[in-house]
Amino acid sequence: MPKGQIRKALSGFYYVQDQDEDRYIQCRGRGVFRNRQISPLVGDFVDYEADNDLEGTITVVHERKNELVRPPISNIDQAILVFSAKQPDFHPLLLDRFLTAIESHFIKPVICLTKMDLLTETEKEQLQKYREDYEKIGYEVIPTFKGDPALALRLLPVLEGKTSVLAGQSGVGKSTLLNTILPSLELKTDDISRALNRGKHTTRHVELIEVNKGLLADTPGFSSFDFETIEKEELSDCFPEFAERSGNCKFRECLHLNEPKCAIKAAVEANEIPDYRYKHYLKFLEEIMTRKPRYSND
Ligand SMILES: Nc1nc2c(ncn2[C@@H]2O[C@H](COP(=O)(O)OP(=O)(O)OP(=O)(O)O)[C@@H](O)[C@H]2O)c(=O)[nH]1
Ligand SMILES: [Zn+2]
Repeated sequence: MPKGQIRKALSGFYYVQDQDEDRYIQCRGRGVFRNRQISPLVGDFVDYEADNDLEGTITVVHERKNELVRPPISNIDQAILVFSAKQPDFHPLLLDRFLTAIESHFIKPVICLTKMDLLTETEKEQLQKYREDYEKIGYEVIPTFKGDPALALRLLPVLEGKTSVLAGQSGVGKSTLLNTILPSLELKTDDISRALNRGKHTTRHVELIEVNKGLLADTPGFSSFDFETIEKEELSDCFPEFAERSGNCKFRECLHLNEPKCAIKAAVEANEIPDYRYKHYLKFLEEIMTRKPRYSND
């Protein structure tokens, strides 16, 4: 049975890139998927039956590593999280929200700080402090600006061989960032217009486009979200510097609130964990603990 990956979904068809051969097949999902409520997603690794060189039917959807609702895509390795230094101002609380949501899907975040050209020297120093904090946690931080000649050099190796999605608020410079590295991306012209336009006037669809031996989703994700799928016990796993220390808390189920001998609170007091990261953790924990219960049909 030939194998491949769904790269595009449009009007009930799935476009499968064969794993071994250079062929791109338009497939229908098998009727049985509808009955079992399995909906194939862009990013899925599948088995398919080819009717001919152009058309076929998906027969098996292989287990997903992860999946996103927005954009509807599976098996994502990393999210390039775009935040502007200014206009809109850098917003650590929002950054931590994005990071938490991304981490909860087992996706690796990479932080891009755009519009660095708009900062005064003093503001640059303030932002540098944040940059150091996030780098200390283990995140890669890439500061950049419109037309930055060094961006491609930094970003292309990050994209190489990975499946990535761009994320970030409106107006932070996601299109500009792609534009800056476009010549190096060697995208096909229609891919370019799609990646930059995001089909505001055309039918919305999601597509994975080939970039530097990797794949990039042409629709940005995570633009708004909540913590609907995170349980309170899981939250500290979304903060890597908490996760690596929580084994030292006295209680295994420690939520790092008021429990005695909490390794996280000790690290905050010793300035090993920035105060604001702990505050944001507490804020998210509160949101999770006070959210309305979800009702499901099963
Ligand atoms: N000064 C400066 N302006 C920038 C930079 N990057 C983007 N801009 C400007 O910021 C505005 C928004 O940039 P976009 O690239 O459209 O932002 P986006 O994230 O794609 O926005 P959406 O399409 O709404 O999601 C535009 O006017 C850009 O020219 C930068 O590095 N420096
Ligand atoms: Zn604790």
